[in-house]
Amino acid sequence: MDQRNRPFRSVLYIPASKERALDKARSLPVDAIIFDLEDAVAVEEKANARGILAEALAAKGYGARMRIVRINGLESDWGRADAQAARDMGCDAVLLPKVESAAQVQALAEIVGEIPIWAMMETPRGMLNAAEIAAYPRMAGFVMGTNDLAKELQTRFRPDRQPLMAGLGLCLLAAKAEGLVIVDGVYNAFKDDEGLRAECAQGRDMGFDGKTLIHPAQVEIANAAFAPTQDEIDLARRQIAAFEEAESSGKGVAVVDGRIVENLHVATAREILAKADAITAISG
Ligand SMILES: CC(C)(COP(=O)(O)OP(=O)(O)OC[C@H]1O[C@@H](n2cnc3c(N)ncnc32)[C@H](O)[C@@H]1OP(=O)(O)O)[C@@H](O)C(=O)NCCC(=O)NCCSC(=O)C[C@H](O)C(=O)O
Ligand SMILES: [Mg+2]
Repeated sequence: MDQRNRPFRSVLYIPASKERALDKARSLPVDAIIFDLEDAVAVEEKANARGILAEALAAKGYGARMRIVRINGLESDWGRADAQAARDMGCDAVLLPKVESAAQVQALAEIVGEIPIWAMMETPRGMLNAAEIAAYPRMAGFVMGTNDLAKELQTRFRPDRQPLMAGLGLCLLAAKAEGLVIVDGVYNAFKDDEGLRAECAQGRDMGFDGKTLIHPAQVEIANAAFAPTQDEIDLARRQIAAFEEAESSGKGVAVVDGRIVENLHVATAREILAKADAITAISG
């Protein structure tokens, strides 16, 4: 499926070493999966995890869910072997952690060939170089690594995420400028539904396409938060109809619910309807 026609509401990390979780994901209503060879896999399990993941992907069963493999950094003991293995696994994208420059992405591109590349954005230098990383021709998506970013910035956790806002904003600007997908960081307290709901709402308001998740219990909340609501769908339809009627009488502006509707609002309305259709398609 073309990435532009996919929803990315829920993007679930699965440690590649956990066979039970790899199997469970085949039945979870997630839009994308990040099969993790990096931080979720213990050092002594790294090589084994690669084999387990290759077998799980060969066995198929992930349906329309986008399959993204997160490798270890290329400078690590495992990164190059991970990249070579990912190239042959039948995944939809390879995710490089702690990206700080376009040159690092180029080094990965030389190993994985035509497979689309995604970048973990999670260091101060990565934030500062977000524009050049996003502009790399093979770059397809950004994933915010808010745990690593908080560590590097030495911030304290705040529910409003104020200390992370500069970095999140820089990455959003860079991703949107290049038409990339961008998904928000994880919410660590996976039993705190209210906290997750609030952080998803904030991420949706900021313009993220979805949220990365660490536990199946988080999926439903993210799917709801990043999908257009029925009110948004109804409004989009009414805006398009009103604008088309205005245009047919030679006007460039319509009014719906006391607000103006111009070309740009119609473009947004069409995007909302396209996203709703994409969600219906993947759910079916
Ligand atoms: C957080 C967990 C360690 C909790 O695991 P566990 O105690 O086993 O949870 P449950 O008993 O509640 O699990 C219930 C069932 O769900 C399956 N499960 C659990 N997690 C997942 C998952 N992520 N994907 C698929 N399935 C999952 C269990 O197998 C149980 O199944 P069953 O027995 O059949 O009922 C655990 O959830 C976990 O390991 N989560 C992933 C952690 C992870 O990937 N971390 C790394 C990514 S976060 C990160 O690095 C972000 C970034 O880089 C940054 O810097 O911010
Ligand atoms: Mg990280």
